[in-house]
Amino acid sequence: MAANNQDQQSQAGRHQEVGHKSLLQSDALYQYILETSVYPREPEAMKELRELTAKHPWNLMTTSADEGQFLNMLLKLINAKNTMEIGVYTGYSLLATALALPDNGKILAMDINRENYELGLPVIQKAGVAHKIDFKEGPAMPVLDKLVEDQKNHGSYDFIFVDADKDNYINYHERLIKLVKVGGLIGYDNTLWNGSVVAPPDASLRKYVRYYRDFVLELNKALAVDSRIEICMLPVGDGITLCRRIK
Ligand SMILES: C[S@@+](CC[C@H](N)C(=O)[O-])C[C@H]1O[C@@H](n2cnc3c(N)ncnc32)[C@H](O)[C@@H]1O
Repeated sequence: MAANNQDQQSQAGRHQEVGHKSLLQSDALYQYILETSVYPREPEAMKELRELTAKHPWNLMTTSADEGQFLNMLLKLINAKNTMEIGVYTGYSLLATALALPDNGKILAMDINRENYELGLPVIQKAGVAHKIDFKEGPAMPVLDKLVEDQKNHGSYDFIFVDADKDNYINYHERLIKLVKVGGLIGYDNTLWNGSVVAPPDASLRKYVRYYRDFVLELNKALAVDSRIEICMLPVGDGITLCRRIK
């Protein structure tokens, strides 16, 4: 047990050094996944957006290509039509979603920063999927509160992807659980938070990693005991927890 703990702690330490967002044990293995099954199948528009985003100073925020592929497949598997995304940045996960939805599919996309969204928008437009997106600039919470006020929005979303301010996920959850349909999915991103969820208290974490860590830990605990959902935490990207509403 102690050895296991030590292992976990040293692994958490090691991941602080890893530049990419994968939680896998070796860079080579992650590269293998990307080169063997992700990049060869990545739609041209997603490749263009990924390369454009790589030049942006905040590029570490972007959803990884393997997670984009996962989201795209998941949305097709559940036949998603009406979706929501909180946290757009330049739009990589948004494009993965838009490409997966049918032509009359919808994405309510929210971000406090329009400029970054507009950086990726020409690529999304060129891909012919911009008409599926309703982008709202500003904090997500007031938009969610407004949606919740109107009973007709309850249970109307097939899929909701949350990739924004981690200190609010737990507050978003109480709103989103009403908005997602029974049988629908909410995906919370970064639930392994750079591996820091198992870092020892004295670990030297980057400031923002340390700040959000406790919120992520609190969310993970809350989701694990929430009887309204079934959950599955996947070590894809920085960790994504899928919540399937069951009541
Ligand atoms: C990790 S990035 C999103 C990455 C994006 N999903 C992608 O595929 O590139 C987080 C985003 O959340 C946005 N954000 C932060 N606080 C927010 C809030 N209160 N409401 C909406 N968006 C917010 C940030 O502006 C940032 O663009």
